[in-house]
Amino acid sequence: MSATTKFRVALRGNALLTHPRFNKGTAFTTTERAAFGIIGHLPYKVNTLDEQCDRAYQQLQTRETPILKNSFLTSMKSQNWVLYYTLISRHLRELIPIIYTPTEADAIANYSHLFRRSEGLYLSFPNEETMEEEFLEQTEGRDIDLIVCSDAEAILGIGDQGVGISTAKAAIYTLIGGIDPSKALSVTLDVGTNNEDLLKDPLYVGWQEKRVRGEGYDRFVDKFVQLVRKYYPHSLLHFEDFGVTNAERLLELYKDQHACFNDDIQGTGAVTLAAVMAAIGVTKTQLKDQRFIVYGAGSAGLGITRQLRDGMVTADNISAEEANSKFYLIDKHGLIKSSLGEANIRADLNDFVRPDSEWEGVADANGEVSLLEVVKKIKPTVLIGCSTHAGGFTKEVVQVMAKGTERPIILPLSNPSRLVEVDPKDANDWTGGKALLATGSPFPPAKMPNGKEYIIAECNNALIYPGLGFGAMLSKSRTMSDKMIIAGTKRLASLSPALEHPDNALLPDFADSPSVNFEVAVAVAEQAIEEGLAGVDWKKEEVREKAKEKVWEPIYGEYIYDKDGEA
Ligand SMILES: NC(=O)C1=CN([C@@H]2O[C@H](COP(=O)(O)OP(=O)(O)OC[C@H]3O[C@@H](n4cnc5c(N)ncnc54)[C@H](O)[C@@H]3O)[C@@H](O)[C@H]2O)C=CC1
Ligand SMILES: CC(=O)C(=O)O
Ligand SMILES: [Mg+2]
Repeated sequence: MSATTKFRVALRGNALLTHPRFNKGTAFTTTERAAFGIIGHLPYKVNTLDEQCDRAYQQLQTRETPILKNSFLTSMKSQNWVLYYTLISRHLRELIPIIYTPTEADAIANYSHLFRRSEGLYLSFPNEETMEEEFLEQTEGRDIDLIVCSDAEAILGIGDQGVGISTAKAAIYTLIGGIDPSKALSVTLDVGTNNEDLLKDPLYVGWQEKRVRGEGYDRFVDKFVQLVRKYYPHSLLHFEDFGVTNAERLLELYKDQHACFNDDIQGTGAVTLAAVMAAIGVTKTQLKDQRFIVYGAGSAGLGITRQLRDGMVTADNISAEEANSKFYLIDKHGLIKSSLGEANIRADLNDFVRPDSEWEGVADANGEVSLLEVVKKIKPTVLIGCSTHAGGFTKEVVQVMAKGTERPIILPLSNPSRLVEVDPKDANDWTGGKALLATGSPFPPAKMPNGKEYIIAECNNALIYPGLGFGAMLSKSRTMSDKMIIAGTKRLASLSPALEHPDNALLPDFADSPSVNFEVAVAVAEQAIEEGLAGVDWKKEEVREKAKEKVWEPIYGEYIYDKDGEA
């Protein structure tokens, strides 16, 4: 969209001023005010978008805490999309932590108490019968490219919240990925909650019953997915923060039917592979030379392990079996090894179960092997945390690791910040500045022994999923293939500042995330065309230009009243 884009709009008066897509507030021109019957609805002065941004930023600064800023911005999003996205784009590094992790975790945990206005589509289990009507009510006549859904069972690291997250993830798609917000739909699949606090809370706004499991859950989710397939066959369906028992299962079930993407599995896997590729560029080693510990074998742990494994098979030309042997997964019962038994090992982890014979004499009285023991024995080169266990990487763990490898690669990825497995400042200090670090939420730089600042890269799936999604949507791909994800990952890794100097951050700064994700999108769409998966008839060489045309920018267009126009 450009400044001269003209829109034929059918809304008048309050209907126009309360529509976040079309509302310009005091930026409506005098001609528009007359044409849309809003002269008397607005104070006299016509403001520019710059002036509106300055005012909004000043107002934001009067909100003293991150959660108050988050509420202010949430309200602004429901009033005026152009202003909201412009304001945040101008202060990206400052405001992403407000609308995303870590602050969004608190906003979601307090969703029912902060609730002012609904956003997106709420599909609640008791209304299953009328799901199609509700879906159509919200979507009819809309051209939707992206659907972000969540059943909110495993929100960030804060567990079951009943409702939340999909709106924040959708906003990131627009901010960083350039997706037109009018083409995105965020969906809450409310199947109850097992969070006892929410079940007791008189203000809870969701369906206040225990989570539906089994056949009823599958039927409900399937009904939703089939509606997506029926009405928006070319859309991308993004799954976010589903519980570990459903995340991988649903992806497997639907990935061949529709372009589906599980962010916690695939997005996290991709961004972590990019961070590790950057780190081994510093250590001048290959993926197959690494010994990986993945601490927390849930959705993110599985996705990271598989993506690293697949990356290794492709880059280093070794067998999947050999690549699998480089991984040591640790969960609540310690190392995932055969004697834990089927009850404690999900089937999707089977490739990575260590044989008990390796651990004779190391296990404790319960037969469990702790993180520290694994670190001592295998001398890992890479330690990844996605456990939600705050402080799980103790000083001893980090220091023992640092004895066994010259530049320990330590990625404590749990969100929000308070759940990080180790504060990167501590990991830096305990290793004398040798650790190569990245975290899931933003952290301040650490000090290297030479006095230089070491920028802690934010290894968060938001650095890549908007680009992966945009690439899939742009190319109208029928599926999000593994090769498309690898192509995006390699492009991200190629943009790592650490390639220029080993003391630089492992991944690009979030302030650069829009251009980084644009590059990712181009790589993904090119790959979709190469694989014959794209639903467009252009050539790879045209992708960049097509992508530029498709990027949504928050700019006010010029409105012309037309009773048959958009509404
Ligand atoms: N940086 C990023 O981009 C991302 C970060 N994450 C973070 O990773 C964490 C996990 O997320 P999911 O995998 O979606 O959750 P999940 O619930 O699927 O997995 C967590 C796993 O950690 C295990 N765990 C819990 N306590 C543990 C302990 N003391 N020791 C070892 N394992 C333990 C659980 O049993 C579970 O298997 C969350 O904090 C989430 O915010 C998730 C996705 C992306
Ligand atoms: C970043 C993200 O997806 C998570 O923490 O769950
Ligand atoms: Mg997530």
